[in-house]
Amino acid sequence: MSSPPTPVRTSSEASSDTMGLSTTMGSATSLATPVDSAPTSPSPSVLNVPVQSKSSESTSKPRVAAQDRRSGPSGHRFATTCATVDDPNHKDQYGSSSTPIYMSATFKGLPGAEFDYSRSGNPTRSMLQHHLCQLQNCRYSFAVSSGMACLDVITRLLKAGERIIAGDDLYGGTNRLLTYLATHGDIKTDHVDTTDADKVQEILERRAAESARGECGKVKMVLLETPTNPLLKICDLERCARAAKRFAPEAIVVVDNTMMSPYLMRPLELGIDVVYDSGTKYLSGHHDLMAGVIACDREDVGKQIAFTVNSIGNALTPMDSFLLLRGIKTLAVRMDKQQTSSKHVAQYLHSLGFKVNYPGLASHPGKDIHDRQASGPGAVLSFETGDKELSERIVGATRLWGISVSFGCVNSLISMPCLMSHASIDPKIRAARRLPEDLIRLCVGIEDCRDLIEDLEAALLQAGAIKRKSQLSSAASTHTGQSTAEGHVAAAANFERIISSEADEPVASLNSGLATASLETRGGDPLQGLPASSPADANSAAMAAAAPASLLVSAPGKVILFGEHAVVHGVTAIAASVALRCYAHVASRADAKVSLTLPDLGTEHTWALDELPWDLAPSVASWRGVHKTPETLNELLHHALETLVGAVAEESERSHAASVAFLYLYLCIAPRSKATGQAFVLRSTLPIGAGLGSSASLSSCIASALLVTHGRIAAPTPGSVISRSASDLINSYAFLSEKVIHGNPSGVDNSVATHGGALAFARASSRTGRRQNELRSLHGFKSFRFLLTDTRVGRDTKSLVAGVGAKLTADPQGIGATLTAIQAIADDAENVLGSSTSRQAQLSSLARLIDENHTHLVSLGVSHPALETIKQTTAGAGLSTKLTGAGGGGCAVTLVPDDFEEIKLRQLVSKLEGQGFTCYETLVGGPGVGALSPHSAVQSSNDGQAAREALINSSPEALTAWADKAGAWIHSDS
Ligand SMILES: Nc1ncnc2c1ncn2[C@@H]1O[C@H](COP(=O)(O)OP(=O)(O)OP(=O)(O)O)[C@@H](O)[C@H]1O
Ligand SMILES: C[C@@](O)(CCO)CC(=O)[O-]
Repeated sequence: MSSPPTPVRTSSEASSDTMGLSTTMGSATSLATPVDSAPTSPSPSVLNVPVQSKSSESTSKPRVAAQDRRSGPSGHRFATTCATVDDPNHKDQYGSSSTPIYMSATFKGLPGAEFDYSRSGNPTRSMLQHHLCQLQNCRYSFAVSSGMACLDVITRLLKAGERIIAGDDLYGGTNRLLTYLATHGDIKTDHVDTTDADKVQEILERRAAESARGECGKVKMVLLETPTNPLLKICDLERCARAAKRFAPEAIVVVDNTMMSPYLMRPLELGIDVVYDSGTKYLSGHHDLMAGVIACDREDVGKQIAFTVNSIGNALTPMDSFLLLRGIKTLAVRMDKQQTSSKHVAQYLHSLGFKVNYPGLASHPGKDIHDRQASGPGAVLSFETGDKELSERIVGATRLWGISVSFGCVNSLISMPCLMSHASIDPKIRAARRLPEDLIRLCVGIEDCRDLIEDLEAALLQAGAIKRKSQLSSAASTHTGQSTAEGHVAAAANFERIISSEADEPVASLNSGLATASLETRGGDPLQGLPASSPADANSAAMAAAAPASLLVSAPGKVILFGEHAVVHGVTAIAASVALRCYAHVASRADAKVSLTLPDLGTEHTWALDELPWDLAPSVASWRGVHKTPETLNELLHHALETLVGAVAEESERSHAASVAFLYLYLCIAPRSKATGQAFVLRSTLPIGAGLGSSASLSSCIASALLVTHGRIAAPTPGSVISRSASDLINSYAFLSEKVIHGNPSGVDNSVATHGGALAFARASSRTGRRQNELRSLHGFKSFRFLLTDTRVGRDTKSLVAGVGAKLTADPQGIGATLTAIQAIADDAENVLGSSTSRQAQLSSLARLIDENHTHLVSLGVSHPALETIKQTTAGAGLSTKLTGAGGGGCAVTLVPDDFEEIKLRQLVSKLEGQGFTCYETLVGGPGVGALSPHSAVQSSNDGQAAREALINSSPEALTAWADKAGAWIHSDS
């Protein structure tokens, strides 16, 4: 960098005005303002060169290619203007090729000189502003300290009580400032979808009428952005500006043009009043400065902005002005390269089947409008994976793409807006504005595009978002030898997307350890209604056609013998099914409604199919192939359903959670195109929320009822079994429903409810390094007798699990040691059960382990005085007891040795019941999920109406007895 030359003084330099305001330029129209004609009132801080004035006929001109755009008084093409920094009225005295940096706060001289104080005017900044006027074909340009500073300056044009209309897909910082203005300045913003010009017109019209009636302040600003960040939606600037001029003629229409830069779009030419850019992005291009630039052509507005910038003192520093000026010289050349690469990257991701948001893709819904107002799609794109955790893995796995907020840099960047640039927006608002939590934003730089695609591909593979197609098909066209970016895009054909939200691998491993493809569980592509194209698809289509209209299913509850809570953190749990079960009945409805009856909770919901948020349901476009289920909850869908359920009825938290879980699975499984009316009844003979897995049992019932009636798994036939792959699929969905109800389930409860029997279960966990879930069937368990005692103390599994999680975070060593001890207990128990030692030795070992495990649960803080009372009472009878399930109340489990006298057991039960508890003697290890045979009398008569009535009206005992006699049950094969 050259040392700052002595500032030049020319005869054209005007003297400072008496108010200390901008003296940089003299009048708005001529730089060569003579000293004696210098303005005495605040003058705009603009370059007063006679730039080519904005022509009115340019308003609706078709966009010319960016390279062909002419700008500046010389009428050169844009790239030439970018590189040619020249202000004839500020010639350097030494003829320096680069603009000198005037690192001077003050300037000596007579009052009225052009420069006196750098806040008001600085020659380096003046040069920059002059250059910006040339590029944007405008008379007023201001360089300030950041993009947000631009908005701060512009919004100061408004007074308290006036209103703003802005988009609903805005940069988080913009959103934050608008919220601040509403709370601190009584300047309220209506957020509307500005990508729908009708909506903009509607709100303008409504506010105009309301303000005429004195019900609200006038709309004084319409703030637009296109393409929006990060969803790349397109706003029709000309239509919105026209609507604003018609219904709010006093409003200034403002555009944030950062995504495009003046190279690709010049909104002033489209009838916009004020444009601003974050200069930190494309204008500078190197992420080595912060700046914002404002452009306008209206004298009234220009003067006010000049006044504001000078008054608040946020004009750009000389050093940053120099850097920005230097960056702008290469704007066109950088943008061309970045945009070309972006097109390839977008095409690459698109061809892998991701939902890509980029106006350069033919499929982009706003492409026509965008092409009319801009001359290129730019270099920012975003895509969705369907799974937030998958997105995090992808972002984390890239090497060349820097994880960073912001964009416009020569280096490529990757980010997750919901965690980064848009994190300041309340998650609920993000959800309401349909900003996908899994969205990944890519800001393409100037690197070799082949390297960028290769790096992205490696990350997608590593994260499990794509997989290589079979060797046979990919061998023909591997990357080797691909020497062009187009070649790299074409080579995407070697890969196929693993739909992350329906990922087979994690889900299959999560709940079964199996990743099986089964004809019985092939999903076809039900939502898309695509024609069956393979034998498997034909099979699934046949299954869908044969799906029964009515069905009764059931699944057992569970008792955890060892390892509850610890299992959430990767420790093995030993659990078994109990005889108490949940039931689900489904029948068709004649109308286009889905109803849900929860007799245990006294709730009934009915939703019209049309009112369900189908657009948020996970895409099943790739359900042809190995069956897949979403692994992680889609927060948007979850939130939308919470709102939908909450809006319909005031109900208990229990019923709310169950209803949301039901709808969540409904929207994941039922095909939109073929959804018809259905009536569901869900019923439990298990005590609810007592630690016996009622939520998992219910979840398993919902999943199986939906999967069978929507043709995703084969309908039960007499003499058949529910195959392992079908029960794996049920289990995967049951786990999702568990997530809705219970936050962070380990998966043990739904695995027992679905597969039945007794099992050792350990989930994949970074704490233990276990990469896949493990599930082992345990034999020899069935013969043990247990007494379950319900404290009848209500508690919430979700918060108990969260409490242990918090303890582990606060004290990883102490709680880690407890978890290790519980793992040792589970290992011992598994060994004891599998050993050939005497029955007596087995029983006494199990009793000791039960006591030990309870002690650890106490130290995890999940016991309850009522549980301790039960423990004492049973210890009085010589028996070992521990809490089971989440604790905090709920149930205790007592091991009853074979030789424990019946009379003593009766006495113990009556003592416990005398203490206010409820006892259940139960056998463990019974079958998992089951469906009543279609040939049973109840099932075949009257669309299963009898079953529906039994579920609604019977007592738990009567329901169990009725179900046992209702007909043959077809159970899982597990
Ligand atoms: N019959 C039912 N009707 C409606 N909702 C039910 C029913 N059974 C269970 N649920 C849902 O499951 C929730 C209970 O789940 P929670 O995990 O708290 O207890 P649990 O599954 O019985 O015990 P644990 O998880 O400790 O084994 C209820 O709040 C409700 O949302
Ligand atoms: C407390 C817990 O371990 C068992 C709840 O039945 C939670 C879980 O494993 O999901």
